[in-house]
Amino acid sequence: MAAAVPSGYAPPLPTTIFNSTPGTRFAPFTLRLRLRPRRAAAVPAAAATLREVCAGRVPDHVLQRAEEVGYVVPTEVQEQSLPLLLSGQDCILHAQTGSGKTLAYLLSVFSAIDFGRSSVQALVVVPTRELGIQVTKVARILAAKACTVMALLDGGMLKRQKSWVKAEPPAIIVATVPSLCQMVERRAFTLQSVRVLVIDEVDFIFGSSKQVSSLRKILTSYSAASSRQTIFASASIPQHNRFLHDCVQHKWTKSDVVHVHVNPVQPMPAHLCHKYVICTKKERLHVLLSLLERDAPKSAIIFVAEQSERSKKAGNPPSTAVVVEFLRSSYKGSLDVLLLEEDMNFNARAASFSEVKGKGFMLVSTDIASRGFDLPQTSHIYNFDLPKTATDYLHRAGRTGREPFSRLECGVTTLITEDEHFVLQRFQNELKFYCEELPLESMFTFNS
Ligand SMILES: Nc1ncnc2c1ncn2[C@@H]1O[C@H](COP(=O)(O)OP(=O)(O)OP(=O)(O)O)[C@@H](O)[C@H]1O
Repeated sequence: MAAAVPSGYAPPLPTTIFNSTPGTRFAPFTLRLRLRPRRAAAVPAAAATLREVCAGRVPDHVLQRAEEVGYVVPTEVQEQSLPLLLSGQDCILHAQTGSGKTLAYLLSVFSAIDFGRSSVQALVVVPTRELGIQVTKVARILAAKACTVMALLDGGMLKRQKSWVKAEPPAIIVATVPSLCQMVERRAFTLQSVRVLVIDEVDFIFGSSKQVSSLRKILTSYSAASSRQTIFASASIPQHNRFLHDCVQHKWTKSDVVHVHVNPVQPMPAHLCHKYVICTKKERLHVLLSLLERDAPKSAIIFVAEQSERSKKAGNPPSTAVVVEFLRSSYKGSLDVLLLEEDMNFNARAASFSEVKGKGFMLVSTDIASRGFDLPQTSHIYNFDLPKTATDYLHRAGRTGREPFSRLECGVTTLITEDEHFVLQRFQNELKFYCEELPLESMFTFNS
């Protein structure tokens, strides 16, 4: 990720707001952090409403739209971060999947822009086209035509996008890194007047070797940290203390950047129910089918590993295609079996993505669907292949149980070989969740 902090470097210490869990002892490095008692429930009895938290900062018409779509009471991360965000403070929003970070940063965007000006005033950078579509949708709902929100996402036509920018200059742009850089380098617009810069899923973008140098340009060359508010968001920011220092050292943010860390000791949402089945690779498809029959999910995402270069060269079909084909011929339930993966062309990706909206689906996907996807009807996640890291497990699992105030149990089931068991145990230790074994014998009673 970012460069090491040289010894002797002593930036003003950024603040961490740290919401602790009662009874937990903290490691020494956290001692300098300001601890705040955790509230007993996500919504305290006398919680302020979103309107009260945002009063005088966010335009009334935006708050009205927020209420109309059901955003009335702030979630925990919104409650903690909005007073800081709305005062213009640079922030790192670090909170569980599905905790409502998007609305928190969008309200900050709406509090900062001048609706009468026709220049790019806010920029939200996202890692995938699909997440961009979602964020654009929420921003457009809140804007209600009071300003233009433009999506510059991979797969768009550069020429067409350039003429749109001219015809209707956007106040807010939601963009993927390559599309944004292409437009800026071709001088379709400048980012000098950006007042708020948001980088969503920041650890993912920094972790991508293809995107990191462009991201650094967005942070330092296209506009200056001193003249804008910078907001980073993610459910996982590995080595966050180091990241905080890098933010200051590399001038990605101002020196008083604040780290808002909600539920630091429990990164995994508590209402997810984790299970695993040990089986051989050959048994996996049939075990998956049995699980689908017994769980009868409302909607599900089945995560499958990306095909390796070696397997591509050997001419093997990707595992995603194998799983889709198997389910289309064997699954007798009512859900549509859909496919989403990086290698699909953008039209096919768009078709799959629009089909998962609104009705029951069974989406077979690579990790492309693991970041930011907000499909609240997803009741079950299946890891057909074990994720590579605990962070990947966290983000995949976080695609379910996304209704902030619902405590309904949602399921995450992982299929592993005997040899992979210790890896799953490592994830459990790191993310502090319990995973129950489903005996293989119990799987096949449905198929006999
Ligand atoms: N105050 C609120 N009241 C009710 N629902 C909310 C509120 N804030 C957000 N939501 C809903 O909660 C869901 C999750 O929000 P969001 O997508 O912002 O989560 P996130 O923190 O960005 O998650 P991830 O880290 O997985 O991207 C969305 O469906 C959103 O509409």
